[in-house]
Amino acid sequence: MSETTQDQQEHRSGFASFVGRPNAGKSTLTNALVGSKVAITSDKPQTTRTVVRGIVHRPDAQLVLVDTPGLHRPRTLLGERLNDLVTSTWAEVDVVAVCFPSNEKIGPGDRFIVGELAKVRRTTKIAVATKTDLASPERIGEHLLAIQALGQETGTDWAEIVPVSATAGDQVGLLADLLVGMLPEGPQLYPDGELTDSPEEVLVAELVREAALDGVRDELPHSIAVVVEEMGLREGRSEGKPLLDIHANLYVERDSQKGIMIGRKGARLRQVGTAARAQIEAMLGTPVYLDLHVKVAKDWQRDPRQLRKLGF
Ligand SMILES: Nc1nc2c(ncn2[C@@H]2O[C@H](COP(=O)(O)OP(=O)(O)OP(=O)(O)O)[C@@H](O)[C@H]2O)c(=O)[nH]1
Repeated sequence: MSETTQDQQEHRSGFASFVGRPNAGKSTLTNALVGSKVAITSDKPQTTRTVVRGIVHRPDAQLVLVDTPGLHRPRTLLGERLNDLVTSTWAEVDVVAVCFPSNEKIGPGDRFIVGELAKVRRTTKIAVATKTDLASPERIGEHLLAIQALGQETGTDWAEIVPVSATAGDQVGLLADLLVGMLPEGPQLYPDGELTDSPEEVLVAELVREAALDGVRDELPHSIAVVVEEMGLREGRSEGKPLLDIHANLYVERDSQKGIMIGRKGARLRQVGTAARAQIEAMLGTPVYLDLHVKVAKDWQRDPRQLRKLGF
């Protein structure tokens, strides 16, 4: 990468998501990219469906890794909703990297994921052949060809196909460079040194935003952002009857939008709250008290400071 005196302008920032079937090596790769100092794990291990983030800080870029929950063939309504959550995450990130373990053949699970991903048109897609230390060069060669063929079969245009070993540290730096190159120019999104934020809060905010999006039109959808201000189990409840208190702000850009969001005598906001609460309860498995407020953050989409505050 060339030296530049205009650091500010050359700085890139954005989001990437690793996907792949269970055991494909996504978490290990996230850890390898973020650096050995942090183990990126959910702070509540029983909630395996959470979005986990790691943040790669570099002088030239900030790369936020969003680890989406697994995509499965939906068998239940909750399964479908989770899948919707996965695909909506894919549509919002800059890059999706599909991980294919080099020591295993590509199977129906991989085909399903790539087929679904192909429907998300805008997002850049790359393929990562993981765990190359476990496969012979011949096998890796075959694997790369199979990945390419899968791309053609599903109409997926791989921007790159990269072999890596996260445990051996092989090609991890190259992968970081490639991912950074796919991000748009933009300011630092998180303070230096911040490596993760709480996955549950991100997920909860996303569910509230989805509920708020339901039925809104025109430019309003892009103007909605949600921040969970506080989240915690209510004190003094008996063990079998937990209640999770969640205080969230729903930001819009203009006063007129605030009116639409709240609705007549607060009817719309109540609907949003009820729908979001049901989703959050299904997701986290705990009864929830959701306290939702609508606030105006003038033109937040154009204001980097606001963007950061709103978690972008
Ligand atoms: N030898 C080797 N093992 C690896 C590598 N990357 C991951 N593994 C191992 O593969 C297993 C699965 O890795 P994870 O990173 O947990 O995979 P994952 O895709 O996050 O798995 P899920 O959370 O189940 O979706 C673990 O035992 C890792 O230690 C690698 O580059 N080389």
